[in-house]
Amino acid sequence: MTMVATERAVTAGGASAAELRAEHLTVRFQGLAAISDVSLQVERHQVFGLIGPNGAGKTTLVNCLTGFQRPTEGRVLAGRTDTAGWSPTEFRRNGIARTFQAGRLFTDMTVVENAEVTGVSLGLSRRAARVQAMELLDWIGIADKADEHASILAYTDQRRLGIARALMLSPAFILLDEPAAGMSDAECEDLMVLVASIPTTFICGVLLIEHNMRVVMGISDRIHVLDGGRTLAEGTPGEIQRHEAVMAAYLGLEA
Ligand SMILES: Nc1ncnc2c1ncn2[C@@H]1O[C@H](COP(=O)(O)OP(=O)(O)OP(=O)(O)O)[C@@H](O)[C@H]1O
Repeated sequence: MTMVATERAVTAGGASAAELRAEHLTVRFQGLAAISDVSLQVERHQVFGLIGPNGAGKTTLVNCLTGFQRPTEGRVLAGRTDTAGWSPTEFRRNGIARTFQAGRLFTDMTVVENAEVTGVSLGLSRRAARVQAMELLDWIGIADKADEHASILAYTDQRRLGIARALMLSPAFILLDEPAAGMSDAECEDLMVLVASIPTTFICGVLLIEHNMRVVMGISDRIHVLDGGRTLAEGTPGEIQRHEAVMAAYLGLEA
């Protein structure tokens, strides 16, 4: 896999930023702040956990970091480059990939075509895209379903395919919005072993939104906690677990 990852890094070209940074981001919807003055930095060798109760602003923040939402205030930097005005496609071309809570798959295509089409749209030949797509399906454990229609995939496999697709063309960062939602404990454990390996296998930083505290504490290098759109805390898993305000925000959620 290391050799394959290196080859991809060469083809990816633009995916070279060492960090993805949010600086003082605020997003208001009709005057209501979904996030307020949030700053964080994801590094390329890290799994960076983003947690917070429902409605805390996690998806809004990820939308800003991938071009799906323009911040009302603040800015997003890819390395030293200000991303102001970039479309989602420009984020993708510059090595910032994401998955969605709902799969957003092409249901009239096969599983492998779903991954392949991302590679082709970003400039790979069909053949090269097929090779990468198959490698990624194999890595994430659904290669045996490559020729099935995406529409008949189990929900949990749709989520796996979403990750494989986002990893096409070796992004520098991948933002995963609740990748294990709906999975059993065993499936979740298996997926998280893979997610934890992404920084070293693909030289790709991971921002992980995940509600399962055990998982997020287990694989994150750093964790940022949002509550009501504001930063409540940031630190190592150990620091977050000892943080009184964080534990108070979660009281009852993990019972
Ligand atoms: N397009 C929008 N228009 C208006 N309000 C929005 C919009 N998107 C999000 N919000 C509001 O912004 C706040 C933050 O929502 P967001 O989805 O970012 O939270 P979240 O932490 O991802 O929640 P969850 O864990 O439930 O997915 C919520 O109050 C939500 O209702």
